[in-house]
Amino acid sequence: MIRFEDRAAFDRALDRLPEPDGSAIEASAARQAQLTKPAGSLGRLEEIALFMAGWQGRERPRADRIRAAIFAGNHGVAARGISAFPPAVTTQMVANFQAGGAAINALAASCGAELSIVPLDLDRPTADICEAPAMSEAECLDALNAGAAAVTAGTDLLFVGEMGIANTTPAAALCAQSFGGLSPDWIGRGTGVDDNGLARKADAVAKALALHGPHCTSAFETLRRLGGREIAAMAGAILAARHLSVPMLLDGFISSAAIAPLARDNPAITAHCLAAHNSAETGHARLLQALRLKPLLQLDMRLGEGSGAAVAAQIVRSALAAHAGMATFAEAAVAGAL
Ligand SMILES: O=C(O)c1ccc[n+]([C@@H]2O[C@H](COP(=O)([O-])O)[C@@H](O)[C@H]2O)c1
Ligand SMILES: Cc1cc2nc[nH]c2cc1C
Repeated sequence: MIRFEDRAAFDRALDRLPEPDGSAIEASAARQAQLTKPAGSLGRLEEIALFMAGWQGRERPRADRIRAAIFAGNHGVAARGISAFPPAVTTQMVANFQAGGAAINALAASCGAELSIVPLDLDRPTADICEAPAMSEAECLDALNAGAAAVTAGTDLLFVGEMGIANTTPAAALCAQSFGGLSPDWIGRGTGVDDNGLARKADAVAKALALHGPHCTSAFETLRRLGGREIAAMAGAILAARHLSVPMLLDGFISSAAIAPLARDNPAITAHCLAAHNSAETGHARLLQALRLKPLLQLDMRLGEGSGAAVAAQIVRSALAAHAGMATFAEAAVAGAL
């Protein structure tokens, strides 16, 4: 298991990112070239198979052990009237996840993912990012380590998701801080906030950036000041997964925003990640471009909680089923290309 002892250990882990297994990719590509189909005809399914081969270190990658971790946190900035729902919904939805009644329960079961729910200090919201850093150094480290602890070596595919009323606001602040652009570029309606709520959100992001921007000199500090516990936990899980060579699916706007500060410091952080979908939340398309990720799906989803990743996991399963199960030209006695 990966654990970040202190902020410097996190910085080091981000600085020294392992690469995929090149020989497994080569072997997998050689097999792919022999399968009974015109070269390239399975499109992105072929890329996915090689991506999975590299991170799993196997010619025929598997999707037998899919794990999902959903992190939940509460946000001080919610008091500014920036969400269509009250903050109590975070805890209520965690109970719903635990009882099996949420979308992610149904979708994780459907793709064969083992689901873990990780509530993070829900009775203690982060500080309002317009007034103070969201978390202390110790709180941020705890959240990063809660994320890292959710990653198990040998997992074939991992996805992370989140639940946190108001978290599209810190997510927008993380994007603007990491990649620039005006705050309206990154601000959307989240759970369905009205025009007045949207204006309050733009104001909150602008205030947070003015207060913290000059101090955001590292990924850790940016997460600590502008993020939230569930956001830092996703960042910790993504970095830990990289060090355990576990391939990942990113879900929506908030889970993608969690690695924005990491990508600013080391753009290679996204190499073990597939973007599951392009969320309907404003800013997600721009964010995926900045992360240099091409979403697998565009379904106008904007739920969060890992839902888009669970649907995309079915695509990964299909890619691997074709790659592992198809006959070669020689096996099937089919003539190859002229
Ligand atoms: O995943 C997304 O792209 C997404 C887009 C909009 C909203 N959400 C979810 O809605 C909540 C945040 O929305 P809000 O309006 O409260 O900031 C949080 O629980 C997220 O899981 C998620
Ligand atoms: C009901 C509800 C479910 C959610 N799941 C993720 N974010 C959410 C936000 C709300 C409001």
